[in-house]
Formats: sequence, structure tokens, C-alpha cells
Amino acid sequence: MCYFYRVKIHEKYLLRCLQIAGNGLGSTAPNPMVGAVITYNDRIIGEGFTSPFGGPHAEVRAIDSVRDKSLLPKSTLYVTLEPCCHFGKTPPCTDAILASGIPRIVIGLKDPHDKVGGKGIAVLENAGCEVITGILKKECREHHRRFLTFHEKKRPYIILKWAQSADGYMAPDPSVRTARPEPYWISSAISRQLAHKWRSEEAAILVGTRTALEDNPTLDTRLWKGSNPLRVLIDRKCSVPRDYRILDGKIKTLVFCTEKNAPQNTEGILYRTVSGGEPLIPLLLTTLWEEQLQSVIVEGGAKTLNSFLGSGYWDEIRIITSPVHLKNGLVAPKITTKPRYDFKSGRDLVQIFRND
Ligand SMILES: NC(=O)C1=CN([C@@H]2O[C@H](COP(=O)(O)OP(=O)(O)OC[C@H]3O[C@@H](n4cnc5c(N)ncnc54)[C@H](OP(=O)(O)O)[C@@H]3O)[C@@H](O)[C@H]2O)C=CC1
Ligand SMILES: Nc1c(N[C@@H]2O[C@H](COP(=O)(O)O)[C@@H](O)[C@H]2O)[nH]c(=O)[nH]c1=O
Ligand SMILES: [Zn+2]
Repeated sequence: MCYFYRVKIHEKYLLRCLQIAGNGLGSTAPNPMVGAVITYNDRIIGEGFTSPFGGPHAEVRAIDSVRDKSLLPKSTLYVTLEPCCHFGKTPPCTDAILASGIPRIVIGLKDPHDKVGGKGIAVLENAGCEVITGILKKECREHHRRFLTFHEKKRPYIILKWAQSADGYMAPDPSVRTARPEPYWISSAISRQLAHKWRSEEAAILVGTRTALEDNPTLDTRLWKGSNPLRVLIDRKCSVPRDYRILDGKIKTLVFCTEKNAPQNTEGILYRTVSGGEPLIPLLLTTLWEEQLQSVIVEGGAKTLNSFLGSGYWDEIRIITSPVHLKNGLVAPKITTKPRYDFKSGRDLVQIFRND
């Protein structure tokens, strides 16, 4: 069979791997959301994606799903990321692959994890398997971008998100707001549901001090089915009252404050001290990395978003623009690059920007 035709076949099945791998979004971390497909005679005979953390990995689920196991020694395994070769919560996937007798493995990307990093490929090759790598590399990098950023840059993947009016404001003039702290909704109900879906896909959600004080936000996923991200609050002086929702302890919350203001940790609320003098963002990101948080969605306010933008610490921006005009208020951050893509969410326009 000609080389190019074979590459096309490999691409076709790796695309299917990527399609099913997305089912793991928001549930597999700290494991990557891998997709695996097994083919025999150009026909899919098994499929699997990574289980929620602690459960079997994609390769093992794909092998388990094959009805006629006698076909395995004549089949090909496709997988978006190099199979693991170390014991975590589950045994190495390379053991399961070798035990199954699968002779050919097509891998999208080498795993940057310290414990893998090419060792999985070496184990398979040393056992006599044919290993083909580098197919659909760009697409696999895109799919595994949270996991790759976490391991390669030693920080979480950062998404900046905000809603703005058609004339570029994130909040109206304070005179328009209620005395009680609560969010001022600019985006439509359907976009707010979308924002909760986005929250469910990330490991952490972060807001600045004034947002916590002025909105008293919950920062959960109540409008979507999925897990709540860990909440992160920047509050150097510990000025947010203890009876505010973000400090209710119902969702694990990290509060960044200066040492002299740090109260005792309580169940669900963990204080992380930062020195007053140093730039906060790099310290904060290192702490999130140490906490094994692979992604964070920053939901404002303007000052917080601008501090991420200004220091270059962002990977993705999601702006929801409503057709409503506020005329004045809190100015939203300004982006000079072009969006990667956009779409309508009800009456709102959603724009997605990327930092690469
Ligand atoms: N439309 C939308 O999508 C959203 C709108 N909002 C609105 O935005 C408003 C709040 O925004 P804004 O006033 O800009 O305030 P922020 O919520 O961004 O909080 C700013 C404060 O947080 C602390 N902080 C943030 N980043 C850093 C940093 N890098 N280093 C040190 N401290 C930091 C500082 O507190 P300190 O100086 O006290 O130490 C700073 O003054 C609210 O009215 C809210 O309703 C909020 C979120 C989303
Ligand atoms: N105003 C505004 C947003 N505001 C963000 O949502 C937070 C409130 O979250 P919750 O308390 O969980 O409902 C708020 O503090 C701010 O971070 N989000 C949007 O999608 N659209 C909007 O118009
Ligand atoms: Zn594995």
C-alpha cells in the first residue's frame, strides 16, 4: 500500500480518536483525556476514551471493548497520546497492549509527562511492536492543550473570559447597580448557560477582589451538568466578608492573601500567602501547578483580566458581546489580535482568541 494512502488511513482513525476523546473533558484530570480506536482490516472493532480519574485509561477500555479478542494480534491501535508505562491509579497501558498482542500502534503525540516522555514508545518497540508517531500532531496538540501546557510550561492552561456590552463595558456605572452585591448581567440567559458549561470543563475558576465584593458570586456549574471547578480568589487584604458565597466552603476554594492577613484554613477554604512585593500572577500560577490544576478560567474583573493580559499569561480569551449599550461604566480589556473564530449564542456574539 502506498505511503500517502496509509497516512490518510491513520489520520482517519486518529480523527475518530480525537472525536471520542472529548468525552473526557473536565473529568479525567490530572490524567489526559485520551481517545483510542482499534481497527482490523480497515474496520473499527474497539473504542475507548479515558475514564473519570482513577478508572481505566482509553487504551485499556478500547481493548476491553473488542468482542473477538482473537483479532487483536492482527489489528492496529490508534491513540492520541503515547501510552503510559508507569503505575498510577491503574497499571501501565503498555502492559495491557503487549498482553493483547496488538502488533501496530499509531500514536498522535509523545507524552511530555516526566514519567512517560518516550518511555512508553520504547517499551512497545523493544517488545517488537511497530510504532508509528507524529500523525495529526497539530490536531492532537490542540486537543491535549491543557495537559501539554501544564507539563511543558509548569502552569495551568489559562482562559480569560468576560462579557461586555456592544460599546465595550464590563459593568455599568455603580449608580445603576443595586445596593446588594450581585452580578450585573450583560450576556443573555443562553450565554450564561454556556459559561457554566465552560466552567465545568476547567479545573479552576478565578476572580479578583472587587468582583467578589461587588458580585458576591457563586462560581459553580448550577446551569450545566458537570463538576464544579475549584474556586480561586485574589484577596490580598482578606477584605471579602466571611459570609460571602465564595467563602461558604461548599466548593474547595484557594484564597491568595498576604501573610499578615492570612486566617486559619478551614474545611474547604485554603489560604495561600504571597509576599506583598512580588508580582502575584507568576506565584499564583506556580501554586495552581503545585495543586495539580491543569487549567483555570479567569472570570474577571477588568483589573484582574488586564493583569493576566499585561503579563502575557494567557492561552485563550473568550469574549461574549451583547448587543446592549451601557454608554459608560467599567471598560472591558482591549484585544488587538483577530479572533480565531466566532459564533452566535442567542443574541450575543462569542469570540475566541488564541495566544499562538
Ligand atoms: N462582565 C463580566 O464578565 C464581569 C464583570 N465584572 C465586574 O467587574 C467589576 C470588578 O472589576 P474590577 O473593579 O476591575 O476589579 P477586580 O475584580 O479585577 O479586582 C481587582 C482587585 O483584585 C486584586 N488583584 C487582581 N489582580 C491582581 C494582581 N495581579 N496582583 C495583585 N492584586 C490583584 C487587587 O486588589 P487589591 O488592590 O485590593 O489588593 C485589585 O484591586 C465588578 O463590578 C463586576 O461586576 C466582573 C467579572 C466579570
Ligand atoms: N456579568 C456577567 C458575568 N459575570 C461573571 O459571573 C460571575 C457570577 O457568577 P455566579 O454567581 O456563579 O452566577 C461574576 O462574578 C462574574 O465573574 N458573566 C457572564 O457570563 N455574563 C455577564 O453578564
Ligand atoms: Zn495509560
